Amino acid sequence: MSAPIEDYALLGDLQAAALVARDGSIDWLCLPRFDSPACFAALLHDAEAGRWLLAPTAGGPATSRRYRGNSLVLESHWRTPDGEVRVVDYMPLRGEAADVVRVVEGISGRVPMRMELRLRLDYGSLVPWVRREGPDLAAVAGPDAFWLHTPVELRGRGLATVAEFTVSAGQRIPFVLTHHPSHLPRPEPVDTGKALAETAEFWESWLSRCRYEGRWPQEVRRSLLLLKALTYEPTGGILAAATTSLPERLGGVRNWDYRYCWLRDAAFTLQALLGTGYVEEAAAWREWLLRAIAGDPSKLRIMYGLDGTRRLPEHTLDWLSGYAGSAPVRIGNAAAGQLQLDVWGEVLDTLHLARDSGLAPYDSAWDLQRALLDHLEGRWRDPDNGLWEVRGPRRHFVHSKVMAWVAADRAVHTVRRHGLPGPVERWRTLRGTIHAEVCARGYDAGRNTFTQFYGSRGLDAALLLLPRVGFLPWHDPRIRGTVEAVRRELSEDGLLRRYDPGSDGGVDALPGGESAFLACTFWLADALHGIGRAEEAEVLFERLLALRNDVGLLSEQYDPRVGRQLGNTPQAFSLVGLVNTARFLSGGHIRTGTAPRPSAKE
Ligand SMILES: OC[C@H]1O[C@H](O[C@H]2O[C@H](CO)[C@@H](O)[C@H](O)[C@H]2O)[C@H](O)[C@@H](O)[C@@H]1O
Repeated sequence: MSAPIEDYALLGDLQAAALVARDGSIDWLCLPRFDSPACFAALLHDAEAGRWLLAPTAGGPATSRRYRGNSLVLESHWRTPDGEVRVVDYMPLRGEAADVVRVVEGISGRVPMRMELRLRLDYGSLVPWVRREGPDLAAVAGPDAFWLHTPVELRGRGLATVAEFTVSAGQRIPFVLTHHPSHLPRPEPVDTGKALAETAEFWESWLSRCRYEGRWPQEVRRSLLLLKALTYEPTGGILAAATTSLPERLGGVRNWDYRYCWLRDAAFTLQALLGTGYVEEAAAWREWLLRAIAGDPSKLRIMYGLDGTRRLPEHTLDWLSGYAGSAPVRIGNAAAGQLQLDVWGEVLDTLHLARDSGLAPYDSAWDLQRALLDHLEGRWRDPDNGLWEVRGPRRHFVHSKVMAWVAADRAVHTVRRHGLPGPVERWRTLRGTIHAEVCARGYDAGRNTFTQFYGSRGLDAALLLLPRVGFLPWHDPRIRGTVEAVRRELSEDGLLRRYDPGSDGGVDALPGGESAFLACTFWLADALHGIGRAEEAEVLFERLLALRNDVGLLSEQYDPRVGRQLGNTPQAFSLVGLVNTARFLSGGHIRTGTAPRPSAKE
């Protein structure tokens, strides 16, 4: 039986991430990178697909958990009939190798403990060769080698390594799992005391740069830390989420791999980071972007691998039964080959915001923006797959066209404000043409709402973004009408779905449904605030905050019928939504903390 998604806490070292359940089991870990094959995949099957349990023998969930201060050092605390014990879990920042450190700390009494390490490489399909080297355990399979280092006596049982021991008050018992390429010699074992101090200090110091001063400081800080943990430090790439194939509905087939860098999701993340003072991250992402999309702008992909890899072929892993039986489990993502026109607008908007937020100009960045806009100028009239990556026929999605308008608008603004060279009159005309077409073909006057695509009956939560990007002001009656219609037609128990998969004869060509989309529900709170319904916005925001798990994680979706988080976790989209709404409702600007909104009249 799978643990609820909200049972998981995240560990990370800016190159990989682990998910730890409340019962002390690490059920998800991919090494050496976020997108490597998992060595623990119990999350998507059962213990046989690999996991690492460290908990009181009595079992059961931790009595309480928390992250230490502003860090990703996790403390799980059990109160048992024999006494109290704490397990401290963290991943030290990457040195020579990747490590996961688990330290058992006795608080009171004498608590019997149990450890079970079940390494299964290649997503649960491969049992490594295991041997003892002195007191340590070595495991090898193909390119991967692991070491388990601990003072506790280890034994083999079945195809797992186990230990049974007792921890007394004041005792500290470390377990260190180290991964390294199997052709290289064993790295030096990590010094757990020093690594703990350095890891905690790194996260604290990163967070000390946060400039958010609004009403929800703890919630915003924790979300920012989790967003930072989704950054692949060696390249500056930003992931959409740390997992693959957590289902959008229990038992459903809408299970996708999110361990890649979507330009859209990264742009949203950057907007949240820029708005809270993190300009350096924008610089690193700009470098990543310039490398990833270097070459012909017509070859822009909507997502890339962590290092800019273009092809992410989608496969199913048929030996895994899926989270709570939700199959298939997929790796790779076929959406990588789609046309999603909004991505041009999101990239250009983010580079524009970065410049306005004080990021030092960079000539080739402006050359790139011009080339992207030139290409978009010739393509914006094409139908596309839209920001929701529908797998049905391409359509003229209103949000995609509006983001093409954004691309032209930001280019005009940049020339005016920063004096950069460009055919500003041509871009102004382009902007006006797109605006007029969207208002004529994407707006249904009879229902007083913009529509999902030209001529559609369906609506789309992404329409809530129109006033945010400056396409029309909040007070425009068409915007008020759209906010009301979207809320009325797409709400599920007060939370918002992205769209109705059944409308217009099935827009996404996928079977089954999905749950409420958390990012869209944050957009609804913003929209209510924007149209002057501040109290309703705040009630909705507080409800969303209450959906976070005990350590602040939010996945992609939430099913109010079963009261559970669903979809990949932690998801950048949702965390970005939280940060931006907290800023907006605290009186900040919805787009950045620093830049004035460009005016459509410029
Ligand atoms: O709805 C079908 C699509 O679902 C996934 O896409 C969603 O996640 C992306 C990453 O967060 C996000 O950028 C996109 O807007 C979402 O719709 C999946 O990745 C797609 O393959 C799938 O077609």
